[in-house]
Amino acid sequence: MQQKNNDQPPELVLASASPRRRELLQRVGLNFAVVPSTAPEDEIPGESPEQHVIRLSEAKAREVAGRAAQPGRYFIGSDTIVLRDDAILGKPADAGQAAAMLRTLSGRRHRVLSGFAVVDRASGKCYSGAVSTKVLFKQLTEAEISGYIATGEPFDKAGGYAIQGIGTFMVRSIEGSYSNVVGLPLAELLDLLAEIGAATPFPQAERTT
Ligand SMILES: Cc1cn([C@H]2C[C@H](O)[C@@H](COP(=O)(O)OP(=O)(O)OP(=O)(O)O)O2)c(=O)[nH]c1=O
Repeated sequence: MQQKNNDQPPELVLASASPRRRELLQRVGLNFAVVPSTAPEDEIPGESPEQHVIRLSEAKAREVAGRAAQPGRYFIGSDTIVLRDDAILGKPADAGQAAAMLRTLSGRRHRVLSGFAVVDRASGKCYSGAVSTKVLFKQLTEAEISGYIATGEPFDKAGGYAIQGIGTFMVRSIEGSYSNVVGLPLAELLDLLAEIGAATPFPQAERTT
C-alpha cells in the first residue's frame, strides 16, 4: 500500500479554466491542481481541425508547464470545437453569433472534436491525440433558439450549446464519446495517463485491494 503525502502538491495539473473539464477529472477520483492557461486560441489557415485542436491542447499544457514557479509533473491541456461541414464553430461572442450557430446546427448532424495533450515536465515529452463525436440535433424553432440563448448557457461553450446542461433538449442522438462533447475525452485521456505512468483512476479504491 502506497501512502500519499498530502502536503505535496499534486503531480497532475489541469491547464484549463473549464469547470466541465475539472468536474470530469474529479469524477474519476484523480488528485490534480487546476491552473488556467493563457495560451492564445488562434487559428492557422490550412491547418486541419485535428491539427488545430491538438496544437491548442499542447500549447495550453506547455504554457502552464513552462511556468518556473508552478509545481507539478504532468500537465493536461485540451481544446474542443464544433465542426459543421468544414467550418469551425468556437464559443459565440454574443447572442447573434449564438443564434447563427444554433441555426446551422438545427436538424442536422455535426462533429465535436476535442484535442488532449499531456506534457511530462521531467522528460520534456508531449503526448497528444484527438477524439471526434457525431451529434444529431432536432429541428429547432426560433422560439427554442431565443429561449435557450436567454438562459445564458451557450456563451462559454463551443458551438453555443452544452450537451450536459439545458442544451440536452436539442440532442436527438450521439455517436461516440459523451465526455468528449462535454470537453475532455475521458477514456482516451485515462488510457494515456496510465500508459505513461502518470495516474490511474480511483487510486483510493486501488489501495484497499
Ligand atoms: C459542445 C460542448 C462544449 N462545451 C464546452 C467545453 C469547453 O469548456 C468549451 C470549449 O472551449 P475551449 O476553448 O475548448 O475551452 P475553455 O476555453 O472553456 O477552457 P480552457 O481553454 O481554459 O481549457 O465548450 C460544453 O461544455 N458542452 C458541450 O456540449
